[in-house]
Parts: sequence; structure tokens; C-alpha cells
Amino acid sequence: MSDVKLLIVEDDKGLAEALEDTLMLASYQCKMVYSAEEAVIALKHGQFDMVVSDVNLPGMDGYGLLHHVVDAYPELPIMLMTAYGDIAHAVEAMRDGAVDYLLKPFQEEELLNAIAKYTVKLASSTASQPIAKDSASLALLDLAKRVAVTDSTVLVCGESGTGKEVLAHYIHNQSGRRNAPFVAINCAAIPENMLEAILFGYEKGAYTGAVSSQAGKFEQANGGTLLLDEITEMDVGLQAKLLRVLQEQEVERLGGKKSIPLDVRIIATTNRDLAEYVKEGGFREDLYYRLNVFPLRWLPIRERKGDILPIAEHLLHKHAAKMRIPAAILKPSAQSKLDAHPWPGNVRELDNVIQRALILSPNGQIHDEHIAFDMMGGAPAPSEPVVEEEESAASILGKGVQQHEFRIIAQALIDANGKRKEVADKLGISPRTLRYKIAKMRESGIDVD
Ligand SMILES: Nc1ncnc2c1ncn2[C@@H]1O[C@H](COP(=O)(O)OP(=O)(O)OP(=O)(O)O)[C@@H](O)[C@H]1O
Repeated sequence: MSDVKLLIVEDDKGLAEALEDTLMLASYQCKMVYSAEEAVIALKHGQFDMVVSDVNLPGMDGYGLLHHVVDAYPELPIMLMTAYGDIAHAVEAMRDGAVDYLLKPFQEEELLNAIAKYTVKLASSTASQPIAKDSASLALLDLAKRVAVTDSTVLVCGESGTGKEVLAHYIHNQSGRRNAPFVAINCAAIPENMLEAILFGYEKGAYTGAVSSQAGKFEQANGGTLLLDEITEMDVGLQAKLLRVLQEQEVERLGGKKSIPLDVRIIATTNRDLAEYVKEGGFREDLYYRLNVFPLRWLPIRERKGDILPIAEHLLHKHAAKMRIPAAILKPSAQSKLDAHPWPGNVRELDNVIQRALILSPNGQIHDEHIAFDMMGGAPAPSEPVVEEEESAASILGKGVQQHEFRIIAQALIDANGKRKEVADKLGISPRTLRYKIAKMRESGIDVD
């Protein structure tokens, strides 16, 4: 169990239960409350490392709680969970001091990544290490280790899903900055008009809606490492400002008057051919040279085949542990199928395939028929009786064992001809929780329809 303690505010008890399952399986300590008022009391009596709150709550809503946290506990990160279509409010919430927001329904991984990002100082010991066996990857890690001990800027290139963020973490952990913050920002995920304020910070009143001052990512990373993920997705005007900050090694918050000296190691990632993008005019040449001091390139996994099976084994163990089931064995037919695939989605795709295989394989053995690259053509039917005899579906669901859960829900959907209300009643969960779980099944590649 990690030392990180989370306060989760969600009024839908079913959804709260699903969140708790996910977070506990990821080893977080959680306190669940069902209203903002309860959260205020919990904050008074306990110490937390992060608050994650729904926006729509009875009584005081998530924004009210956000203002309370920003005023009373300015150091405590708070993230909001908002419904789709509520993006304007979500943006406003970030201006008001929320560290992030998640649009529902979100993937388990998104939730865990966001929490890991803001509790990173405490959780850094659990940061994942790159698994590598191929000689090309071992050479790359060796190079990364050598550059890590310098303060040089590093540009990590590679196709999407090759592990660029994992490599950036590795460099940080191998550097003298390992006990200082590792702060990551995905330039493609932040609305364009917010990126500048989030990177550089702002003073209260810098623009309409800036009700309190906020340190930017550069300041948060001071002494440590700042990962600028997908750097090319930043507009050219902001690229000029970024270049100035990098050259002068100081930052001024928007609306601020004083310069804040910086000691930050920059790692940038891109999945584009950056030199080509400079030629096309999408990226400033001067910034390119500033960042490209030490380029590292992760090959796509089809070009470092020696990594495929070791990473697959690692992912099998990781997900089996999360699902609290024994790790299944990859039989030779499955290994050959993994080896022969071109992996356009790289390790991220492999991760999905392994999760599916764990769900689809009976008896802890993964054969080639359990390796499903594209589930759009229809998932293999669940291959085991779904509900163990002496246990009810609802009690199994309550255990939060995802593999069983997916099978149970799939079978219940088949039995009820897809009638969701009937399925929710039968499984003893709210329709909203069922929607959330079905979204998770879809994300795992199961063709629920
Ligand atoms: N060598 C590796 N060992 C273990 N896990 C890995 C490795 N490489 C990647 N992963 C896992 O694969 C997933 C994708 O990795 P990551 O996010 O670092 O890729 P990326 O190249 O930054 O992707 P994108 O370009 O889409 O942002 C993550 O879940 C990561 O933990």
C-alpha cells in the first residue's frame, strides 16, 4: 500500500465504489465521502495528498469545494470530475486552481495517471521502469543513463505508445534530481488558451477568472524535471515565450512583476519528425536547436522485437496483480502471434492486447485464440460459466475483480438482450455505474454492442 492518501468525493455510491476499487487496487489509501460538506469535515480532521471530486453534488457542489480547498489548503492538489459537455466549466475550474479535470466517463488509466502525476513526489518509488531486452533498447537505456547525470535537455522521439514518457521518468530517476519533483504536462491535452497560464503560472487578477495566484508547471518543477510531452502541439507564439524562459532560466507569472529563477531539467517528447516539421513551419527552428541538445529515439517495437515478449510478460504480471488473479502463462502459439504482429500502436497496443487476453483466457493459459488485435469484428464469447455457483452476481461484482466483473456483465447483457435497466437491477448496481463499467469494457476492447 502506498503512502498516498486520497479524498474522493462522489455522491453516486455505485460509482464511488467503482472508483474505490480502482484506486485500492492501485495501492492508494482512499477516504470516500458523498458530499462536499463531508469532504470539508474530513479535511479538517485528516491529512490528504490529493482531493478528487465530482462537480455535481447535492448541497455544496464541486466548485464550492474547489474554492474551499484553494483558500484553506493552497498546497493540496484538487482535481474535478465533470460530465461531458461541461468543458467550459472545467476550464474555469483549472483557472480557479484545480490541478486537472477528468471528463466522464474516463478510463481507469486516465484517473490513475492523473493522480500519479500530482502525488508524484510521494509515489516516485513506484514509477515504472522501462522493460528492455533487445540490444537496441539496452543501448538506448545506457545512453539515457549517461545523459541523465548531466543537466542536458533531452528530446525523446518515437511513434505514439513507444514509451517516451516511461523513458523520461527513467532519466529523472537516474539523475541527481530523483528526489525532486518530476512534473509532466501534455501540451496536446491542454486547451490552447490555458497552456501559457498553466506553464508559467499567473497572479490573482491576471485575467478575468484568475481569482487566486497559481504557480505554473515550471515553478512546480523547480529543482527537478519538467516533461513537455508532445511539444509540437504548442502554438508558434507560445513556442517563442517558451524559448525565452529556457534561455533566461527564469519565469514571470502572467500578470506578475517579478522574475522567478529556475533550475529545471527539460525533457521534451514528440512523435513527429521534428526536423521536417521545422521545415514545414510548424515549429520554431531556434527552439528545435535548444531542445535537440541530446536526442534519444525509441524505436517502434516491431523494430526491437526482443522487447515484445519480456514487456508482454511484465504487463501480464502487472494486470493480473491489479485484477488479483494469478498471472496467466503465455503459451508458444500466443508468443508467436505476438511476435509476428506489426504493433502500429506499440507498447500501448500490447498493453491492451494483454489485458484482453487475461480477460478472455480460461484456466490461466493464454493461447493464440486469446490474442485479439482488433475486437471490432466481435469479441470471442466469454469462455467460462459466468457466475460461480454458490456466489451471486452482485457479490462477485462487489469484489471489484475486473476479469470476473466483465464476464458477469457481458453474460447479463446477453441474458437481458442488452436491456441495461434489467442488467443493472439484476446486478444490484445503479444504471450510472453500469454505464461506467460498460465504458471500461469498451476501453479494454470488448465489443459490448
Ligand atoms: N519499456 C516499457 N516497459 C514497460 N512498460 C512500458 C514500456 N514502454 C511503454 N510502456 C507502457 O506503455 C504505455 C505507453 O507508454 P508511454 O505513455 O510512455 O508512451 P508514449 O510514447 O509517451 O506515448 P504517446 O506518444 O502516445 O504519449 C504506458 O502504459 C507505459 O507504462
